[in-house]
Amino acid sequence: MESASSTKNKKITDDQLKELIDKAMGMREKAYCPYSKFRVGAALLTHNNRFYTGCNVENASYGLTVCAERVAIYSAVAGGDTEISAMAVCCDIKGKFQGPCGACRQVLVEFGEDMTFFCVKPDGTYQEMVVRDLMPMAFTPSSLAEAAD
Ligand SMILES: O=c1ccn([C@H]2C[C@H](O)[C@@H](CO)O2)c(=O)[nH]1
Ligand SMILES: [Zn+2]
Repeated sequence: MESASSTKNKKITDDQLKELIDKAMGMREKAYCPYSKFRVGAALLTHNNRFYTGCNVENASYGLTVCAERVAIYSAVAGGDTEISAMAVCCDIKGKFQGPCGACRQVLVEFGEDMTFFCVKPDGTYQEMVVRDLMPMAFTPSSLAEAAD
């Protein structure tokens, strides 16, 4: 199987962006976060125009927590879709925009360094980024091809 990040990104329409942001904001309500009380919702759009969503899921064994971003990505993969155009993430923040955690950045680059990433505030305002800029000098599938003999 070819790695997902070798495919070129696809631009999303204004209507799709609106839907993506609405879904991310809605998913925040589904967060299971009794420990941190920090709700995060994510939505992504695939090249074949399917949406997948996720929320953070915590656990009494804290380290087992999975972020909203990864839940959405793993759901897309399980649905047979690995070509992701864009992701929107909405979390409980009042102040400045917050980017995804390091673990999620690593998972994001696996599925496309040129994927568009929208950080969304609860009021619906957003900041647009590109995954490549979130993860400079990333270790990607192509890094494995650079392995020494
Ligand atoms: O990008 C992020 C950062 C944090 N969280 C979750 C993990 C945990 O449940 C809570 C606090 O870290 O927020 C996410 O879902 N995405
Ligand atoms: Zn994360």
